[in-house]
Amino acid sequence: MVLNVSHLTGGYSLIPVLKDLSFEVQAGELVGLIGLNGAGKSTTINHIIGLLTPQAGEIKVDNLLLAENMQGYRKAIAYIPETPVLYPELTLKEHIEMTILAYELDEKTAWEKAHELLQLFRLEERLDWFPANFSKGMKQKVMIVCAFMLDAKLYIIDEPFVGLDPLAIRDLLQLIEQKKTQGAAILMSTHVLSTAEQTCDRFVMIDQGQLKASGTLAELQNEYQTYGDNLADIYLGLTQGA
Ligand SMILES: Nc1ncnc2c1ncn2[C@@H]1O[C@H](COP(=O)(O)OP(=O)(O)OP(=O)(O)O)[C@@H](O)[C@H]1O
Repeated sequence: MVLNVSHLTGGYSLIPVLKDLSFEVQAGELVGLIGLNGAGKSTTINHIIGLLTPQAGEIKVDNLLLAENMQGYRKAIAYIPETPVLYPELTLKEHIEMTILAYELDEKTAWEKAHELLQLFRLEERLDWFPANFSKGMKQKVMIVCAFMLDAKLYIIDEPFVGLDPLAIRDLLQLIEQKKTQGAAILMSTHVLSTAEQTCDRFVMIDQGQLKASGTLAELQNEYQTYGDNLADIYLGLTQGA
């Protein structure tokens, strides 16, 4: 098990946003984290990446607890946020160098991977550019390059499909597939349920901070056939009692 969220209760203050949330992501698996606005997806992710501390329950990544092995836990995770977070004073090249330093990567191997990714996302000629000169999608691509240079055990990708062009979406999905084949676990939060339905192996559906359902599309279709066949109908049925 690469990610194990167990009875997680937590949020931003003493009033919990997440209530007794449990789910897992295994090696080689892409799991879609599905929920309406405000359901608690980002809060869940913020707990997993260690920005928030659980009020109850625990989170293990690669069998490590953040409190017991902060460095090991953090190094096991590659995170691509919904809104790109780049340093305005660093060039693209310096962002890559910083990733190499932070994750203690072998410089030669890491740069080889970086060049492949930069080429894929057509950023090869922009190594000396600063974030201020990048479009939103280009900033997202920089985050993708820095994350996919790593050999992380767990990839957390927050809403990747908004802001990327169709070519970049296709390339990202191929990268995800490669990482899965190499044994990485991937948790992806998205509202684009048609793409999630086609690409994810399993789904974790949350509503008001609680787990509503989880399983493969076939399992969900089987269990909630009264709501419909596709992921969107099932989710809406589950949350609104259609
Ligand atoms: N920084 C914060 N401080 C206090 N409450 C917050 C904060 N961020 C989010 N919340 C609350 O936590 C709840 C869950 O929000 P969260 O951002 O996790 O939802 P989400 O599922 O990611 O939504 P969206 O699809 O809109 O991104 C909401 O009620 C929200 O108001």
